Amino acid sequence: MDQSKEQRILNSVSYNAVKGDPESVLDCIDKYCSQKEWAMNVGDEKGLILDNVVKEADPTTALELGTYCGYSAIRIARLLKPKAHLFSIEFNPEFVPIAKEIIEIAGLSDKVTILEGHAQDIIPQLKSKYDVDTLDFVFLDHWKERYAPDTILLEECGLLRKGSILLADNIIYPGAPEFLEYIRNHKRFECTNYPSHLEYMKVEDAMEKAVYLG
Ligand SMILES: Nc1ncc2ncn(CCCCCNC(=O)c3cc(-c4ccc(F)cc4)cc(O)c3O)c2n1
Ligand SMILES: [Mg+2]
Repeated sequence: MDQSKEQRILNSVSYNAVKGDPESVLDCIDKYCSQKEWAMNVGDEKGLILDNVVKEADPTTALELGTYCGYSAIRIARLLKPKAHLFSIEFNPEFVPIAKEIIEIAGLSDKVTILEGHAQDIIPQLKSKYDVDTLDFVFLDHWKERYAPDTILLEECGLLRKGSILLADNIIYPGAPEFLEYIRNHKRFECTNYPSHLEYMKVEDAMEKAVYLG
């Protein structure tokens, strides 16, 4: 059976990246996806916005919704302080082993736990099953129509604290209109918009940061 695009991305990383060097893994994926096959990684331009928000949050416990090939998990985990940890949720069973392998090549397996399943099923288990207290940073990059309901779920599960920072990808393209409506009209969130471009394209996109006011 011929390989998937995600397997070809893993092959490229495995062959070209420097083992244990997250930057070289990121560069390899960005090169492959801008020159060979487009893929829905957050990419280098929006990746810089992600980097800056992660640095601002300096999270001890971080959550990512939508792992895909692990690109943004590597961007986040490479910036985490020694005892900090990233939980990343992915429901597609094909992507989980590929993301695990790419994160391993980056040398960040100790800092990232990939949880297989739907965010709405795993979020309610984070405290009891994964010993999470509250989340300092959340990156939303899964189904766009799940951004709002899963944000509500995070709040209902007591996973947000005063100052928790959420960052959402694809606000313009593919777009997350319900989320934008919800988060900007919810008085307990302070929002900031970061205009950018769709990964590897000249198409407009944006990220939205929302700080939970408690
Ligand atoms: N509930 C739950 N829980 C856990 C989960 N894990 C995965 N999923 C499902 C996630 C499915 C992929 C989500 N990401 C995107 O759809 C996405 C798309 C584009 C894009 C596409 C085509 C274009 F022409 C242009 C742009 C670009 C992006 O940057 C994107 O992030 C989950 N769902
Ligand atoms: Mg995205």
